[in-house]
Amino acid sequence: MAQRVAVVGTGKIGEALLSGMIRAGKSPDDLLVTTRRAERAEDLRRGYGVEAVSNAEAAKAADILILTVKPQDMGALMDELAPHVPADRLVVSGAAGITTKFLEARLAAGTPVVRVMSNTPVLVDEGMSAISGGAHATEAHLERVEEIFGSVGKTIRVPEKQQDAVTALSGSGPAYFYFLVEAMTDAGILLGLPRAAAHDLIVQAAIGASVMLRDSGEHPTLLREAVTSPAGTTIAAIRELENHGVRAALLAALEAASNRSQEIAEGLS
Ligand SMILES: NC(=O)C1=CN([C@@H]2O[C@H](COP(=O)(O)OP(=O)(O)OC[C@H]3O[C@@H](n4cnc5c(N)ncnc54)[C@H](O)[C@@H]3O)[C@@H](O)[C@H]2O)C=CC1
Ligand SMILES: O=C(O)[C@@H]1CCC=N1
Repeated sequence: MAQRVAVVGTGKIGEALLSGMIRAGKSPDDLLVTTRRAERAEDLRRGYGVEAVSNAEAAKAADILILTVKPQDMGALMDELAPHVPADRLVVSGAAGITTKFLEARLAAGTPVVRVMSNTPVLVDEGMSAISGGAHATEAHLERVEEIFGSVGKTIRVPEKQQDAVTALSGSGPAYFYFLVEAMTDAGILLGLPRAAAHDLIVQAAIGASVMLRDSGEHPTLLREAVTSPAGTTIAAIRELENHGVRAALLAALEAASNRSQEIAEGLS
């Protein structure tokens, strides 16, 4: 029999995951959602044909609970949810900074917990989800989680101590690329291009570069060198990027994101 999956706290990531599971062929009858607001529940019911239930009902009815609330809401959610979760349920957390220990401490002894850091490209089946098992998660549990998140992109298993770094790289990663696109589109405006043209030019350059990174098997340095002609335009730009410390800024930025993920965990434990 198909396993019933509940998405608990269905916001942006929860909905992306829900839509991905349906695109991958999971029947809406095997999916449940929980929300804080009734209108949100109604939208999800109408949009996806899934049943919206209370957190307590989800805990009883679903085999797998995927928790996609903000880290700051996880304590309150667990107070409400945990008393209703039988120890044979698989509990999956998608929240930044929430450790498997945090959840295990609030659930019945022996409950399997898996921590996942995903990202918003799950909306277009190009997500990256890093998976770590808690103390009671078996190989079968990890495989089940890989199957769910594999339906909306790639998955990787990582030791849980690497999850803060993963959050900094792939969890927050799409935001850095959007930020670069915003900035480069403004550069196009500075150079006299219409905004729409600047946007299309830079987005297609990003897509082309991404596909080459993924499919060519070449190191990024070689791909960049292939664009960089002697005494040409690209090296003039690269010199400015180096002069402005962009490489150092990225090292510092991702370190800050990882530190913040750790702080969230410490603030909540
Ligand atoms: N947005 C992103 O790019 C990523 C987010 N994450 C993680 O995913 C989680 C969700 O993030 P978003 O989807 O961006 O947030 P969101 O705010 O869009 O979604 C969270 C949802 O949970 C609901 N909620 C909160 N407490 C609840 C409760 N007790 N019962 C039922 N529903 C409840 C809220 O009403 C909201 O709709 C966070 O923990 C975040 O760290 C992970 C990777 C990427
Ligand atoms: O900004 C955040 O905290 C979440 C976690 C990873 C991406 N967004």
